[in-house]
This record gives sequence, structure tokens and C-alpha cells, in this order.
Amino acid sequence: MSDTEILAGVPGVRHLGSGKVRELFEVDGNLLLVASDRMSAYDYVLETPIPDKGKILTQLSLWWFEQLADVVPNHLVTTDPAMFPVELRDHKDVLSGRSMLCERLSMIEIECVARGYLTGSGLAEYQERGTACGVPLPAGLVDGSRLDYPIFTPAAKAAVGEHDENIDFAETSERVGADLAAEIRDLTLAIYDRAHRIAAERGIILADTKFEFGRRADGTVVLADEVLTPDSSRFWPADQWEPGHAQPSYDKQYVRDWLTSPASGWDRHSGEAPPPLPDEVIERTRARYVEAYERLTGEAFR
Ligand SMILES: Nc1ncnc(-c2cnn(Cc3cccc(F)c3)c2)c1Cl
Repeated sequence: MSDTEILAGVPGVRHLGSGKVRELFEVDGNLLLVASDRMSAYDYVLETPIPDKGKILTQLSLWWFEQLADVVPNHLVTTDPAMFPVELRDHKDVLSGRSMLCERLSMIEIECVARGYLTGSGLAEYQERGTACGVPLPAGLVDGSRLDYPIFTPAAKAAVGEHDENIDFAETSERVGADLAAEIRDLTLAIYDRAHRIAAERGIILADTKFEFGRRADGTVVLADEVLTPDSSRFWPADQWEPGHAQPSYDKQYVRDWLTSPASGWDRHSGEAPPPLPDEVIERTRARYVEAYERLTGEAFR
């Protein structure tokens, strides 16, 4: 039985939605975000789970919420199952460590992306037009180039499995209003600056990241969703940073290398789903998530 089936069968718990690797439930007016051990690569959700991935990434979000508490309020209510509504407490195995009870916000339907380095969809637009989300950039930049200053590159949310559509600041203002657009831009860049600095001190480059914000009834803008995890951000090992080609992903590189090697027998352009991962790739990938957690937080994962 999957987490969703277990939890959706609990009285008072309503399944609201699924992300690629996460589930969202409503519980007594709050929200429960449950991070699964699923991993996505090349736009596929792999059939082989990575043990503890959901717990590691949830614990990392919690740590970042603490580091950022003086920069922006967040939506966290609690992660302690003992504080969860009584009907959830005996699902500790499903919930322990990889669920957050959050206040229900009115979400701002903009993916707030900050980029300190040029890669991915930002690089693609740059190579075509010399801009990123309409922001003109200097000539001569390559894959992995560090930008003179971080930029806000908002996107309109896409349906699950689709790619978000990059929009410029004018379109963002059209959608949410000029004042709120300026507020989420400034918050996005302030959070990125702080997080980039913290990660760099620990030998990790935070190349880019995606935030989601919501608003309370009183209008306060609150940092929501997961934050600064390898699923919402690009983390690169600083000692391997070399502009001019795709940088190794801190967490996904073993999976990408195996899937694109002859050993997997898979052709990523075939339209077929990837094969299951061998145990050694699973374990090494789990170890990378643990290592990222321990390097960033300075705490042992347990
Ligand atoms: N605090 C909040 N208040 C209202 N809505 C949300 C909210 C809605 N959607 N998402 C993204 C998502 C979609 C699928 C599964 C997930 F776990 C998360 C987050 C939040 Cl975090």
C-alpha cells in the first residue's frame, strides 16, 4: 500500500494532490506535505526508490527554514508526529521524518527562481536571445558561468510532468500585481544570497533554486513548500566547478551517468521509461543525499 493510499484512508485526511515525488494532504485545516523516496531523472519518475530520500530532503528543508527565519517567515507548523492529529500518529513509519504539517496559505502561482549561475532553461534562452527571462546578460557566457549578480527568473507553473514556462517581470506583475511581484522578487534574491553564502562556506555551489510563496489572511508573504533541497535546486560540488560544460549534479550524477551508459541498455531519447537502478547506484545515490545533508547542516543524518 502506498503512503497516499495509507493516509488517504485515514478519517479527516483528504488527499489534495501529488507532485512528482511528493504528496499533499489536508488535515484539520492544515496541510501535510509527505516527501516520498521517489527520484526523478530525465523527466521520468524512476521506479526504484532511494531509501531515506524523502526524510533527508524534508530534514534539509527544516534546517534551511531555521537558517532563514530572520529573512522570511515560513509555513511550517510541526514535523513531530506526536503533534499531528491523533488519527495520524500511528502512521509514524509513513510520516516519521519525511512529513511537514504546514499552515494552509493562499499560494502565489509563480515559481520564484533565483539563478546565480547560467545553466538549464536560463542558458537555453541566453543562447537564443542573450537574455534570461527578458533580463539582458553580458556576452560570452557559457554553461555553468557565474553571473555578475543573481537574477530573478520567474516561471508560470506547469501541470505535473510539464516544464514551467519562463516569464519576464512584466508578465509576473501582470499576473500577481506590481507590488507583490516586487516583494517576491526581493525575497527570492535575499533568500538566495543567504543560502548561496551558507552553501559556499561548506564547499557546495547553489547554482539556482526555486521557491514557492503563499500569503496568510493578513497578507503576509510566507515561504512555503520544500526549500533548498536537491529536488528544488541545483547543487554542484564547488571543487569540480568548471564553466563550459554541464556541471556534475551533487545528487543525480551517478543516476544520470549509469542511465546514459551502455550498462543500462536504455536510450533516453527512445520515449521508453528508464530501467530499474542497480543496488550500487541506489546506495551511492543515497550516500550523496546523506553527504549533502551532513555537509550543509553539520549534523549526522540518522
Ligand atoms: N503551505 C501551503 N499552503 C497551500 N498550498 C500549498 C501547496 C500547494 N501545492 N503545493 C506544491 C505541492 C504539490 C503536490 C504535492 C506537494 F507535496 C506539494 C504546495 C502549501 Cl505548501
